[in-house]
Amino acid sequence: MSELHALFGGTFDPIHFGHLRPVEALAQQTGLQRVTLLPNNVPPHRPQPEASAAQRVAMLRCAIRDLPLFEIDTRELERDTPSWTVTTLEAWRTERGAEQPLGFIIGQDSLLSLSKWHRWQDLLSLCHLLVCQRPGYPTRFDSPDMQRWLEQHLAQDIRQLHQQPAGHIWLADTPLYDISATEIRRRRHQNQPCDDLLPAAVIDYIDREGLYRD
Ligand SMILES: Nc1ncnc2c1ncn2[C@@H]1O[C@H](COP(=O)(O)OP(=O)(O)OP(=O)(O)O)[C@@H](O)[C@H]1O
Ligand SMILES: O=C(O)c1ccc[n+]([C@@H]2O[C@H](COP(=O)([O-])O)[C@@H](O)[C@H]2O)c1
Repeated sequence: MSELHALFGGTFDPIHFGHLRPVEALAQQTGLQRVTLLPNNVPPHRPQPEASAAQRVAMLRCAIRDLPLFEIDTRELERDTPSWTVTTLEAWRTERGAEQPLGFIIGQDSLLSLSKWHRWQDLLSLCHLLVCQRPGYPTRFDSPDMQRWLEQHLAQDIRQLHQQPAGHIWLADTPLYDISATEIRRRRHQNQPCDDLLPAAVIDYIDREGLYRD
């Protein structure tokens, strides 16, 4: 069986340390060698991004310049339909086969809203869900049905992520970063610094492009 690979989808408007650092810790814990950043084009369930798709990809490139763990896949930017994760995962499986162990990385906030995702019940037949902690979000579902579903699928052992292609949920013990892209955009619009929230190379790009200014 081939090596565990993971996709990390997001709007990344812009990418920040709350994306990068927990995922680096997750990779260390689970033995993940490669993470593919998957910027979305038409994000489901949220307003359109402020930066263009090309700008969001350029910011990803700046962010990962010195981080060999990461690569970028722009397939969701090539469709102008909503970026349903289940559709992207199906396309990935068509290309790479059903056997490769595949993770889809999300933060705790995304896990809690999973029951609103398009065909969410099909996700675990296509991937494992690798969940990073995020401060400010409960660790349990409100819904007893969702909590039961979570507990039924929790991986007992990291080896399950490597030995099976899909089907498990891994709640990673990742460092907490109280950072959101919303807060970065807000600070920029108010001319406040955000040096501690995202890589310097991304800030330089944002400055050059005049992004997130009124
Ligand atoms: N600080 C964080 N800690 C852990 N996970 C995070 C953090 N920020 C974002 N994520 C996760 O990264 C993925 C992509 O997030 P996204 O690009 O929407 O960033 P965001 O900061 O939440 O953006 P926004 O504030 O615009 O909603 C989601 O699965 C989200 O849960
Ligand atoms: O497929 C869905 O219905 C769905 C609903 C919400 C979010 N997602 C995906 O989850 C990832 C994080 O989304 P976001 O909006 O927090 O940036 C990104 O890859 C989205 O395309 C997917």
